[in-house]
Amino acid sequence: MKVTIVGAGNVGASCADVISYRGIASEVVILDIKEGFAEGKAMDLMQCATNTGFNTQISGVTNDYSKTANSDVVVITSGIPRKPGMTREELIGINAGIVKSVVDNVLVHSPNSIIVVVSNPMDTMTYLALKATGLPKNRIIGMGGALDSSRFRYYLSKALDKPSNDISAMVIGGHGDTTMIPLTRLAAYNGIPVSEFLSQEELDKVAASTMVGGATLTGLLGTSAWYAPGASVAYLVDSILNDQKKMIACSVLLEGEYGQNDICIGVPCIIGKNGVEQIVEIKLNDAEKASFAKSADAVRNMNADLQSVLA
Ligand SMILES: NC(=O)c1ccc[n+]([C@@H]2O[C@H](COP(=O)([O-])OP(=O)(O)OC[C@H]3O[C@@H](n4cnc5c(N)ncnc54)[C@H](O)[C@@H]3O)[C@@H](O)[C@H]2O)c1
Ligand SMILES: O=C(O)C[C@H](O)C(=O)O
Repeated sequence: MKVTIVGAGNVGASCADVISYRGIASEVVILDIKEGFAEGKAMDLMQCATNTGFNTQISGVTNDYSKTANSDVVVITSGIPRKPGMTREELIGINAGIVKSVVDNVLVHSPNSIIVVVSNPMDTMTYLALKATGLPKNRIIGMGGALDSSRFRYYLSKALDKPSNDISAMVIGGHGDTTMIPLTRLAAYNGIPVSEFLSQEELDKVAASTMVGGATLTGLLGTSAWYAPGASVAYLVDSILNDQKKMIACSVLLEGEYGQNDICIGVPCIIGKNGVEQIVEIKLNDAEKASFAKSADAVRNMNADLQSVLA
């Protein structure tokens, strides 16, 4: 199985690292526009093989899409990350042009690939990729919910003082500081609602920390995070390539689900060899429905800014 990662920066390289280390794909091609950069990242990663014991073949190329031919999955991590104090939405001006040119190039050589969009603002870039390519909605998947949900589980694990892997929890809605919806009502510690252990005030604090999880890291690191994003992309790619049918919150085109149309936004999806195999419609309570509608309005407003790049 072959995976191409466009953008050999922090997230792209971290994703290649996890994919190879965990043997998720037999071949990974990393492509970047910066001369020699992807080649260097690929060489450095391949020199891990003997000490970590993987067999994935990783290669790097400078803007040569012919080397990406016949990829099963293409991950788009090209584009600028935010700096402290910025929102993800502020990246649209530069990243929209990059994502549009990348999807056009990718499809020339891998017409049957499933595309995973990571570049921010991710929901808007996913919508752009879908509209620019005209691909069926199951083949364009925005990664954000997997990361936000893992951050939610991290903050719950800290509040509960229990291991993250004993906690199940999901974030839906937009991948933005104010648009994420951590579903605290449905979060559970080994099957028991977390509300049995945490007060409403503690749960609200966890939800608030989750929503600004990316901004917190950007403030600490000076650029946005990469280890958890890379691992979250690899988790999603694993479910596609190995047809695991995991339920993962992903940004996908809604056509009536959750009362929304013509936007890409995070909802629970079954992810398998065909990409998005099912959108799972869970029953939200009135407050969650209102939050989802508000989040969708904000995500929809951003799509209006794509007119010039889609023209
Ligand atoms: N969806 C998410 O959950 C999530 C998580 C983390 C980061 N991100 C986003 O992912 C993107 C990448 O973040 P990063 O930290 O890896 O940034 P980075 O700056 O480390 O890497 C980006 C890479 O893209 C390359 N690039 C730029 N234009 C290109 C083009 N036209 N073709 C090929 N490569 C090109 C750059 O040369 C650079 O190496 C950002 O937009 C960031 O906001 C999203
Ligand atoms: O915070 C960011 O800008 C990057 C990414 O979307 C994240 O959540 O880590």
